[in-house]
Amino acid sequence: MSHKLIDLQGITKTFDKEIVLDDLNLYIRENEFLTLLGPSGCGKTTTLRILGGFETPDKGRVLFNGTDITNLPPNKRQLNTVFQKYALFTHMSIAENIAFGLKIKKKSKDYIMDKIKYALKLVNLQGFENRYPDSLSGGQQQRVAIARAIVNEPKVLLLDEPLGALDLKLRQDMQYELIRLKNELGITFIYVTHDQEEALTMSDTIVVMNQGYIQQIGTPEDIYNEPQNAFVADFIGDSNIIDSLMIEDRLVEILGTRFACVDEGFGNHKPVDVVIRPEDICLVKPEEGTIQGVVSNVIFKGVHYEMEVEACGYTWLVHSTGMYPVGTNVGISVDPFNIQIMNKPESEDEEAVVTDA
Ligand SMILES: Nc1ncnc2c1ncn2[C@@H]1O[C@H](COP(=O)(O)OP(=O)(O)OP(=O)(O)O)[C@@H](O)[C@H]1O
Repeated sequence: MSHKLIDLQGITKTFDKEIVLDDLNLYIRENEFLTLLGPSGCGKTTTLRILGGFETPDKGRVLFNGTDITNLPPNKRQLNTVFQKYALFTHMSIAENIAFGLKIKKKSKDYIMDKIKYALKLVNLQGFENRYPDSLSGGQQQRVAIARAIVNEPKVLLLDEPLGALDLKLRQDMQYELIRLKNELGITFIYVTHDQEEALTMSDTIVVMNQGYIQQIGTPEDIYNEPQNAFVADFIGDSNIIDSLMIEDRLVEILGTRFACVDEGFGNHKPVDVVIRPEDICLVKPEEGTIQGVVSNVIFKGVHYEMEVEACGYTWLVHSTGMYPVGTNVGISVDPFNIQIMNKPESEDEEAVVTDA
C-alpha cells in the first residue's frame, strides 16, 4: 500500500454559524483516486476547497507528506484544481490558456512549448493549439482545463464535479479518459461528485458524506455491497430498505416473515434495517417463494426490467431479466448472502425498542 499523502485531521468549518464540516478526519494515499460523494450541500466542495487552500478550517489541520499546510496559499501547494466551470480565458488561444501558469512562473519558451504539446497529447487534443475556447465543445473545453492543470506537474489533482456540465454520453467517455489520465500521470486524484454511478465507476476509494459527516469510507464494492447504514444504502443505487427484527444470529423477520441470513452479532429480537438490492431478488412461482406478491408495475430498462411487486404491505423494487406482466402472482426469494443487516441509527433504535416493548 502506498503511503499517506494527505491527512485531514479534525477539520471543522462553520459558515454563518452553520456547521458545514464537523471534526472531519480523512487521509488520502499517494496515487489514489478518491471520490467525495454525497448530496448537495453535504460539504464536499468545502472539503476540496480546504485541501486546495481556498478556505481555512476553523479547527483542525491539513498535512501534506507530514507537513502542516493548513495556512499555505493555493499557489504554494503541490495541488491543482479543476472546477466544473472550465474558467478558460476566452480571449486566449488554447495554447495560451495552457501556458498561462507557466508564464507566470517564468518558465522558458522551449519548456512551455514542450509542456503544451505533452499536455494536449495526454488529453487527446493534438492540433488544437491555435483554436479559441468558444470554438470547442464542452468536453473539449474541460480537457483544456485539465491540460492547464497538469502542466504544473501537481502531485494531486483536485476535481470539483468536472463533468457536471456535460451530457451523459460525453460524461461517460470522459470518465474513462480521466481514469486513463490518472494512470498515465501516476498522481493522486481527489474528485467531487454527487453522482453515485460516476463515483462507483472511477474511484479506488469512495467517501460518502452527509451533512458535514463522513458516513462511510471504502472501495466501490464495499460501499455498494456492505453499506454501513440506511443513508449509504439509499444513496448508492436502488435498494429495498425495510424495518425488520433480528430474531437471532442468521435469522431475521422481514415484514412478519422469517428469512435466513448470514449476519451475526446484532442481538436477539433487535430492530434492524434490512437492505436488499433489487437485482438480488429472485422472482419464482408463488409456492416456491418465501413470501408471495403481485407485480404492480413494469418498466423496460434495456438490460433488465425494473418491476414493483406488492408483497406483505411493502412495494418491493425488483430488477429482473425476465418479464412478468402487471398482475402476475409471484413468489419472492432472496439468497441469505444478499440480505444485509444494519444497525438502526441510535435514536431510532431506542424508539423502536420502546415501541416494541
Ligand atoms: N462561502 C460560503 N458562505 C456561506 N455558506 C457557504 C459557503 N460555502 C458553502 N456554504 C454552505 O456550506 C454548505 C456545504 O456546501 P458545499 O458547497 O461544501 O456542499 P457540496 O456538498 O459541495 O454541495 P454541491 O454538490 O451542491 O456543490 C452549504 O449549506 C452551503 O450553502
